[in-house]
Amino acid sequence: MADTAQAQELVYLVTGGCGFLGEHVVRMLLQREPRLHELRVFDLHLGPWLEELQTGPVQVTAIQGDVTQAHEVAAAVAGAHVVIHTAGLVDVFGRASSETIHEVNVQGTQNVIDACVQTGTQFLVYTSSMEVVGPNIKGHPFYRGDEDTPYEAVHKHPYPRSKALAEQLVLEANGRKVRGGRPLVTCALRPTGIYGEGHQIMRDIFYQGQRLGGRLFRAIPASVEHGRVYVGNVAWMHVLVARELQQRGALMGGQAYFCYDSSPYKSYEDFNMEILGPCGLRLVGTRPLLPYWLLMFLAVLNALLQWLLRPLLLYAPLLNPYTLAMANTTFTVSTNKAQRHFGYEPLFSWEDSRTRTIGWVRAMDGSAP
Ligand SMILES: NC(=O)c1ccc[n+]([C@@H]2O[C@H](COP(=O)([O-])OP(=O)(O)OC[C@H]3O[C@@H](n4cnc5c(N)ncnc54)[C@H](O)[C@@H]3O)[C@@H](O)[C@H]2O)c1
Ligand SMILES: C[C@@H](CO)CCC[C@@H](C)[C@H]1CC[C@H]2[C@@H]3[C@H](O)C=C4C[C@@H](O)CC[C@]4(C)[C@H]3CC[C@]12C
Repeated sequence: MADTAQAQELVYLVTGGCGFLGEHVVRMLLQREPRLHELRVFDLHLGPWLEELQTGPVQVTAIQGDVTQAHEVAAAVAGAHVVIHTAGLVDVFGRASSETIHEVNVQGTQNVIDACVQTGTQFLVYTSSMEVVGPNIKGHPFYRGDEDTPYEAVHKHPYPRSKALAEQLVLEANGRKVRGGRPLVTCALRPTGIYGEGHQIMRDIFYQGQRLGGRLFRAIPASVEHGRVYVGNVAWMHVLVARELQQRGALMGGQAYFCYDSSPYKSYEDFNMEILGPCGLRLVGTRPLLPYWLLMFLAVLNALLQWLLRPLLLYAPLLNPYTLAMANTTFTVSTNKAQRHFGYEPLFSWEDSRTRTIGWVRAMDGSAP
């Protein structure tokens, strides 16, 4: 818990604070932000675990609300010094309509910016995504790139398009005068694929492997590198950025930073096996068992089935043309911008990150739905 010897005066708001990343940000703030007086956790769905946080020295205020409702956002933001906006609709599987994704990710972000301006909140950290850059639909590799690497960003899918628009809104709002006359200071963090305790897709793949008798079948060439970053390090980066933005606004305001750590560069499937292997799963094949054209055929078939079945049920498998293209396109980051600008070093080594995630997966063993 926070060191109570320091003055506890700050009020933070975390939107989406009950999500996978949001929960880690909330817990990290309570452990590593000694100046915290009140922590507001805003989410559409509040988690029962918030109850156990009420006993510490920081006042934790749970707010059930919707970022698409401007008045709810303004009420939650009023009086906060810092907003960490992680709430978002993360959907690359066709569960939600493109209108809903836009409404939550773009209009929701605009509402957060407007609320900061109206109520006088000066610091805003936005959880963006690697997908504001790529991979693009042309399959161009982004190999160990940084924030300045030229890349043809082409956003056709609603989710990356919404994240790119929202990031642009946040970065362009830097410098706007908030109530009281001070400038708004904003920045954006761009995680690559986050993994760690609570990661829904890792959970789904683990259960899928168990149903298949402890096996997964290779579908992606081992040579395709996919960027991954541990959730604890992403959360730590949010805490640090929020703190340093208050001191180094001139340097950091309006900037975007990739989230990175020492997680190894591997294909999506080989990386998952670093975690799922010690949990009893095996990846069958050294090369993809099916040719790419057949996988693409299956992905298109899934998309067609999704469309046909929509009036009756929601069919949203992992494999669709967009996820197949993502998994098949190299996208990895190598940068030290966060270290240069605000002294970021990962809090968790790769060994720690892996051990923690393995522990979480093992605890699920036997509880498959
Ligand atoms: N998971 C990843 O690999 C990844 C990678 C890069 C960026 N991101 C970004 O990180 C953020 C968090 O993602 P996550 O993986 O934790 O997803 P998540 O779905 O676990 O968390 C999102 C949270 O936002 C909340 N939310 C959704 N709509 C809302 C609304 N209308 N009003 C209020 N709250 C709402 C959800 O209830 C949920 O608790 C998102 O902005 C996402 O785009 C995620
Ligand atoms: C073809 C399958 C055979 O095993 C593998 C499909 C894997 C896909 C489901 C995932 C491959 C890449 C993932 C995405 C990536 O890690 C980055 C993301 C950015 C973030 O903002 C949201 C999550 C995601 C889109 C993530 C989703 C799952 C993949 C597409």
